[in-house]
Amino acid sequence: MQINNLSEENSLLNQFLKEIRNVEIQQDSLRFRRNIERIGEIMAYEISKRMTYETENVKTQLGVAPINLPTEQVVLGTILRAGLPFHNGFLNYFDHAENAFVSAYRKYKDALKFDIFIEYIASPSLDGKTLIVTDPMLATGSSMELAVGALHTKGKPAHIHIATIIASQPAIDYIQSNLTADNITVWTAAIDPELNSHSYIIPGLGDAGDLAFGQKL
Ligand SMILES: O=P(O)(O)OC[C@H]1O[C@H](OP(=O)(O)OP(=O)(O)O)[C@H](O)[C@@H]1O
Ligand SMILES: O=c1cc[nH]c(=O)[nH]1
Ligand SMILES: [Mg+2]
Repeated sequence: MQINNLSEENSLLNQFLKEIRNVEIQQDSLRFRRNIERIGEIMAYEISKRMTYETENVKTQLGVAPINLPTEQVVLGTILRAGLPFHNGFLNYFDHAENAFVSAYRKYKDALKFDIFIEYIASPSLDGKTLIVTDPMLATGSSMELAVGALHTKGKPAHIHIATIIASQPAIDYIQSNLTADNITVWTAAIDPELNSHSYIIPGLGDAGDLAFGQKL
């Protein structure tokens, strides 16, 4: 499995990453959502460079210009809630894509232990398509593993891109051991070293869903 960590190369993405991590700036939820969306736009562009292309001719007012265009049929899948602004960023660029939505939430048994529940899935057929599953946080990696499993009930994609913003190193290890198909590529903007006892990413950014949409009961 190939892991692409975009912060290994310096780019403007680091400015947006700084703002979603910063404990003061991140309190502006409009800016938080927009920064997540902007990172989605950048990541969509990076992923597009790895796709297959075919040359088409475009008729201008004065002649014909050849242009290479992506041929892959893209489905953008996201994990509710925190995935929504990230998904939107991808959709701004892959504007012809189909869309899939999966719900996943942590149901706490006590202060530390939780199970992850998937209750909702809305997806087109994925057979032969390029599936990009977006979620800004890969903490333990379990929500992503379950979401990819749930999406597999809707067909067999030709390729799966897992796109995240902050992944923990334990989540990267977990995904590598539990999603072993050879057609999966991971994209992240940062890999943080560890999780705390509540399985939050350290240093991470806090709770992405709450910062984007407010606290839930
Ligand atoms: O890798 P994991 O340990 O599974 O954790 C990551 C999950 O946690 C967050 O969602 P959360 O459960 O907070 O739901 P929310 O988006 O509704 O806030 C995040 O968006 C991931 O889906
Ligand atoms: O660090 C984490 C872990 C799970 N969900 C988040 O939003 N952040
Ligand atoms: Mg949350």
